[in-house]
Order: sequence, then structure tokens, then C-alpha cells
Amino acid sequence: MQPSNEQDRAKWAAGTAAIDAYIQDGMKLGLGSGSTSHWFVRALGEAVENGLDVVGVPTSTGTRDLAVEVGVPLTTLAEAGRLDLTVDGADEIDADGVMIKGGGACLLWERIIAETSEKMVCVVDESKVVDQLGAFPLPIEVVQFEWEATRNAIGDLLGGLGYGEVELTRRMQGDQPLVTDSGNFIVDAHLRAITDPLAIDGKLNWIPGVVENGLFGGIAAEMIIGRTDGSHEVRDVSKSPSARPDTRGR
Ligand SMILES: O=C[C@H](O)[C@H](O)[C@H](O)COP(=O)(O)O
Repeated sequence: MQPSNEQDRAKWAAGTAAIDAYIQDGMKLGLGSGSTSHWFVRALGEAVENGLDVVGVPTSTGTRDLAVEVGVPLTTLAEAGRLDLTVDGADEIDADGVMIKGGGACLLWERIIAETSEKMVCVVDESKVVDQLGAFPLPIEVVQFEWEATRNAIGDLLGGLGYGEVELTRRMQGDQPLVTDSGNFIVDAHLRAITDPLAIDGKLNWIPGVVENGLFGGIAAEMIIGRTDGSHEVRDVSKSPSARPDTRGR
């Protein structure tokens, strides 16, 4: 049943549309995290109840728990090998399909699983589609050990790339630092306007102490944009300038 709240309805429209558009018997699926992927996983659970035969690899402990609750059979990358498709959300996505991810602190598992999939489809409500990335702070996952030194190195890198003195905040959960599913911290970079997402993505992970960053370029092949009236639109971004030459058909 469609949610009554408008933004939830847009997320529902995107998440559930992915089932009819892509899912087939026998598929090995990456299960995204967040409130839009939530509707995808719920709808997948209903399809499994009606006889669909798929297995999923969750991108967070939260999604794992939801998948168990709704009856989606789970596996691991070790068992499954490459996946057919990952469906996941984004905090922002531009016209080329470059995304900011990690608003729910799940970016590390999300990147591993998306990169192990033949195809990645991004499901978003229309408020996430932007002309320029960066209003949403860029999540960067860092190890806890001497995290302030890693934060300073991130600041130096971003300053050197022309972003000036960037505000870098450690993400909190209540009055405690947020700890990810892999036991790390998140540093949010308040860049405000990202002019060269692929350059930042290419350099951030070289900093010792940085585990992963939330700029995902050349990963999404398509985006499904859900609207508040319950409709959706599919956009192909597989041929965009950011698409990697080795995208393995994504
Ligand atoms: O870490 C979380 C993930 O990257 C989510 O996919 C992203 O934050 C979007 O979540 P939502 O659909 O709740 O806006």
C-alpha cells in the first residue's frame, strides 16, 4: 500500500519500481540501505512470499535485519561471487549519475557490494537529483586510531584541491561518536559545492586512515526517480562522461 506522506510516497515509488523493472528468478542481489532501499527490500520480501527465487547480500546490519524480517534469503559475497544487480539509494545524484552516499553511514559495505555487481541501480526521490553535488556533506569513513590526524590530512587535501578551509565534523549519535558497522568513525566534509567529484574520489582513499568516501562515480547504470504522486521515471546514466570504461555492462 502507498504511504500517505508525500516524501515517503516518492521513495516508495522508486524502491518498488525496481522490482518490476529488473528482478528475475535466480538473481543474486545487493540490497541497499536507507529509507528508499527500505521499500525495495520490503517489496522484494513480498515477491519472495509469492514465489520469487532470489538471494540477497545486505549493505548494512540494518538492511540485514529488515531482510530477515521480511523473508528475503541472504548470502555473502564469499558464497555468491559476483552479484547480478545492486539496488541502493543516494543522498544526492547528479545528471551523470555521480552520487553522494553514506548519509546512513553504510558507504563502505555499499561500495564493496556495488563494485561486486554487474549493474547498480540508484533509487531516489526527486529531491535527491541535483545540478551540483555538495550541499549534502560528504561522508568519509575513517579508522578510529588517531582519527584527528586523518581528519587534518583530509582538510589539507581538500584545501590543496581549491576548497579552502573545509569544515570537517565527526558524526555523532546522540552524545557519542557514531561507529559504523565496521567499527569506524565518519567525518563529514561540508564542501557545499563539489566541482570535480571524480578527482576527490580518486584522491581521498589514498590518505592513510581513510577507509572509504561517499563519492560514487561511474557506478550507477540507471536511476529510478520517484515522485510524490507515486509515479517514477527511469534515467540511463551508463553512457555519461563519468562512466568508467571498465563498467562491465553496468
Ligand atoms: O549510508 C546510507 C546510504 O548511502 C543511503 O543509501 C543513503 O544515505 C540514502 O538514504 P535514504 O534513501 O534514506 O535517503
